[in-house]
Amino acid sequence: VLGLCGLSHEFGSASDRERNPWHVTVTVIRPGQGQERCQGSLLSRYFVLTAAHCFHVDDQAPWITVDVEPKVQRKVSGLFLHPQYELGGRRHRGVPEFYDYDVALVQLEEPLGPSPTVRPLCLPCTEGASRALRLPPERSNCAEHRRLLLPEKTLDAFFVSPHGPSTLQRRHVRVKLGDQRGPCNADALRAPPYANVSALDDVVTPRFLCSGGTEPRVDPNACRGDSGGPLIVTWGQRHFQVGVISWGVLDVCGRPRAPPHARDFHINLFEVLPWLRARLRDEELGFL
Ligand SMILES: CO[C@H]1CCN(Cc2c(C)cc(C)c3[nH]ccc23)[C@H](CO)C1
Repeated sequence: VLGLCGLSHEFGSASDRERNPWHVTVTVIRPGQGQERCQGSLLSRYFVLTAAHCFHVDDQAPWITVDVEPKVQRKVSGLFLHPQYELGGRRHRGVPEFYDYDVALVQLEEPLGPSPTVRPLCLPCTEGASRALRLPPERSNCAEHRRLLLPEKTLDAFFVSPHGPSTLQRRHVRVKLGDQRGPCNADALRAPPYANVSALDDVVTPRFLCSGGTEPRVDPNACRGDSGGPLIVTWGQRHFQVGVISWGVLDVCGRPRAPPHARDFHINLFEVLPWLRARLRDEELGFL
């Protein structure tokens, strides 16, 4: 077994990798078509979770590499996009890009970790997450994980942005749940490409978590290059992945003050568990 998920070294002199040992970068180099870069997270020895929109439907595993540490590049043996992901699926409804189910699993050729700089994040609804939450057997179930990690009220979380070739910066955001969920979701239609969309439900589905904006404090925004990275909740000394960075209303990267309607949308992992369970079945994660 992989040992302890979601454990990181937080002491002062810890390196960025020791603080975020699950963080990976996924690169797709399409022959003759340039390259694409996304972020991702290590969930087990063989699997990385990222966003489906980082790939094209005809991308091949040999075109993909996973950078675990600056000089450690790993080959990929498999690519699994969520079966319900279809970027062009709602064009007929005026939605040029539809990000529902925007998640993908990348399988590594060789297993990874664990080491002080390579370790998986805790995936909710697994035995490892129950241990990390220190739950007694009678409370070791998926509903309890969701109640603890994703309560229906504004939630402190963070994502990680690569800041230069070998530095990772944590960006603390608040996921707007409960009564702040509606106003956060509503700003989705402020995205210029969604100007002609008639119903909010055509763009924002139950799979999304919403962050960003300026209330109760200014949240940093995810850049396009942050796509696929994990949205992380901390419980004690352990870290849990609750979302995958999918899309944002405005590409405000680097701009100092984003407008209040600059929101970011993340795929809620509790909403794609059947797919995760099926694909990660042989990874000994002990799904509940
Ligand atoms: C259909 O277009 C709308 C949705 C996609 N947005 C692009 C985008 C993606 C793809 C991913 C992440 C992480 C982003 N963070 C900020 C913008 C942004 C554009 C705006 O640029 C608006």
